[in-house]
Amino acid sequence: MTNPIYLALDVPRLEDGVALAKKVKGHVGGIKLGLEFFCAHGAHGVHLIAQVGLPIFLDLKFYDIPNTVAGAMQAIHVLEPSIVTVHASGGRAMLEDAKAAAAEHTKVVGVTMLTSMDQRDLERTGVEGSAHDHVMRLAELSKDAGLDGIVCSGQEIKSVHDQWKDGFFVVPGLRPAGSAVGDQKRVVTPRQARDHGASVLVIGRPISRADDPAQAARAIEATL
Ligand SMILES: O=c1ccn([C@@H]2O[C@H](COP(=O)(O)O)[C@@H](O)[C@H]2O)c(=O)[nH]1
Repeated sequence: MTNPIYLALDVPRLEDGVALAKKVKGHVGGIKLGLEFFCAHGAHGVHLIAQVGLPIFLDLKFYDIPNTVAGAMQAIHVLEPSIVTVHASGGRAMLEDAKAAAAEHTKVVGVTMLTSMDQRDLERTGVEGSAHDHVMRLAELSKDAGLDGIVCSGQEIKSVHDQWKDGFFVVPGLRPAGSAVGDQKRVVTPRQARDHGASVLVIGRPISRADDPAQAARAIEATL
């Protein structure tokens, strides 16, 4: 079995990011670089992390008009990401154009509802109905638009997987039993997410803030 864990490398200093990626190499399946990393270190930083030799997941959560998103997607071909995120709520045309503009080997996944949000947060954005139904709607839209899969929490993954058998599902908001939840609200354990159909398990602080990140990654993998 390939290691499904992608380490979220949310660290401000590039040297620390490279050191951390080297430490966990061999204990995770890939590295996820998000907004914090990309805004601070750009394409140069991505190239440096890629040199460590793990697949790169660019979690840039594109959300704009179709033409702009397609241009951004083309601009990152050179970074050769294995996975890229777009916001599923950007609409069908945006999702279709994002997928059409992506490199052939890059999986494009739609972010449905951030794992840091709960039902009340969703209501405050003006969306009626349950978080579950909202995620299911955006999963269907992503599938119809030709995306490879979605990002959702472990609380919805089973229903999504039941409806989209060959989809590619990225699950963040994961916490090993007993670890600090922080700003995440819809949380499950890595094992629960895996059992319910997650393809990729995104894990950040429980590994990056551990005294021994490689050991923390190994311990999580052992639970899967
Ligand atoms: O809904 C989402 C989408 C993306 N993320 C990202 O995943 C990691 C999670 O980090 P932890 O430290 O394990 O909480 C982080 O980079 C987020 O930007 C998410 O959490 N939820």
